[in-house]
Amino acid sequence: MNGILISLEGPDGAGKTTVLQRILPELEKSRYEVLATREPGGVRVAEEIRKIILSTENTEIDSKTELMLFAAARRLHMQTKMLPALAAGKLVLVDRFIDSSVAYQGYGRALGVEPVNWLNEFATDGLKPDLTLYFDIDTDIALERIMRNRADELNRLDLERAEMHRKVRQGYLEIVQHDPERFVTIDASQDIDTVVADTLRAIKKRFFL
Ligand SMILES: Nc1ncnc2c1ncn2[C@@H]1O[C@H](COP(=O)(O)OP(=O)(O)O)[C@@H](O)[C@H]1O
Ligand SMILES: Cc1cn([C@H]2C[C@H](O)[C@@H](COP(=O)(O)OP(=O)(O)O)O2)c(=O)[nH]c1=O
Repeated sequence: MNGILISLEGPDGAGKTTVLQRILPELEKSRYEVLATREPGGVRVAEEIRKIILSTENTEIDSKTELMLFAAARRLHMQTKMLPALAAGKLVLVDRFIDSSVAYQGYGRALGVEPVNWLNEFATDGLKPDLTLYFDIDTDIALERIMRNRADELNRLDLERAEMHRKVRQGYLEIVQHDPERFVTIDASQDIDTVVADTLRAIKKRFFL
């Protein structure tokens, strides 16, 4: 496997999806063929699982069920899309990956880090990103962005109480602290042009693009 795997992580509303779209044209100028994808989803059946997980109607999904649905979607997406792209030498950018489960289900849902790490390992056979960009933002600013800009498309997790979102951010901060080599923290509260520039700089520096 000689491609590069970069994951984008952070609380809802941090700006990951917006930044990803903005950096793609620049990365496509590099020597790498680029694949941008997302979790949960990225391939047909995983997108079906995504709909089940995120539907605001599915209130009976408990935390453990939710964790395992994310893991199932992750494995399928990895096996059928990410690994072939990495084997072909591509630069793969994934909007959320293993750390989202640790932050949201491990910390946010309080299932604990250990079972989530174990399930991640089982689902991915231990695949880890070469670099993880963590978009850090104050919970209130992130929630305000979502309410201001995306209020008409809120999903089941967006609707969780602010308390859960605070735990998610705290979780991310702890995850980053435990694995400083893999992570670069981006200050996502800055204006979008600055966030995009910081992100590109971090990627180019790490991989000499
Ligand atoms: N740096 C920024 N400053 C202000 N608003 C932003 C910034 N980045 C993204 N947004 C807006 O905030 C909302 C959430 O961004 P999004 O990219 O969907 O975040 P995420 O994918 O991390 O949940 C979007 O409406 C987007 O236009
Ligand atoms: C991949 C993954 C996502 N999630 C959550 C994070 C988001 O709230 C939601 C995905 O919805 P999405 O709309 O893609 O959120 P965002 O634009 O913020 O990335 O699923 C988990 O709780 N666990 C996971 O393992």
